Amino acid sequence: MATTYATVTWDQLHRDARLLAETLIPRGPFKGIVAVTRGGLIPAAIIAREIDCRLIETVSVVTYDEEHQGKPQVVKAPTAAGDGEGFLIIDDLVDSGVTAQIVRQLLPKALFACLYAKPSGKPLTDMFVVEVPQATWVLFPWDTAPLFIPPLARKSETAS
Ligand SMILES: O=P(O)(O)OC[C@H]1O[C@H](OP(=O)(O)OP(=O)(O)O)[C@H](O)[C@@H]1O
Ligand SMILES: Nc1nc2[nH]cnc2c(=O)[nH]1
Ligand SMILES: [Mg+2]
Repeated sequence: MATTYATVTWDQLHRDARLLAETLIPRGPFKGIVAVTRGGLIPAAIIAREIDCRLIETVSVVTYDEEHQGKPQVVKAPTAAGDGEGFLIIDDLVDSGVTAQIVRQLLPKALFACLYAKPSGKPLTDMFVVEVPQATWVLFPWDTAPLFIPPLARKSETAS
């Protein structure tokens, strides 16, 4: 199936993170947040501000690493979060669900929330904001840059 792209702007990301924070408030208070690096760092910072949480731990899982023959590696464990009781895990998105599955195994008592969820990863989340089709690649603001596009009237000039 052909890949399509969904571009998320900074404004949209901020709005979606605030929406998630709103739904998280009744599930708290939380002892702390575990941000899944790197994609979960900015969503976690926005949510931490909204829910007034100052304790932030991180976990890092490398899933697509040829050196380790595709076997996921936990390169930073979320030690300060114990078994996850009272903690909130934040990532930007779930796709296959592999990252979420590993993080949940490390923190079985934590709540897992993310901004965007594809169908395969959706069952691994407790909460998300927007569902995205499996074949759609989400382009985050940190993945993209504004690009000059020539005016339509000059298109034939540039093509020739
Ligand atoms: O559900 P999955 O198939 O595991 O994919 C989801 C994960 O993939 C991306 O992280 P990535 O591993 O690309 O690293 P990054 O956050 O450092 O960019 C994204 O930030 C999620 O953490
Ligand atoms: N940026 C980005 N990273 C991913 N990692 C797994 N799926 C995705 C996706 O859709 N977008
Ligand atoms: Mg990630």
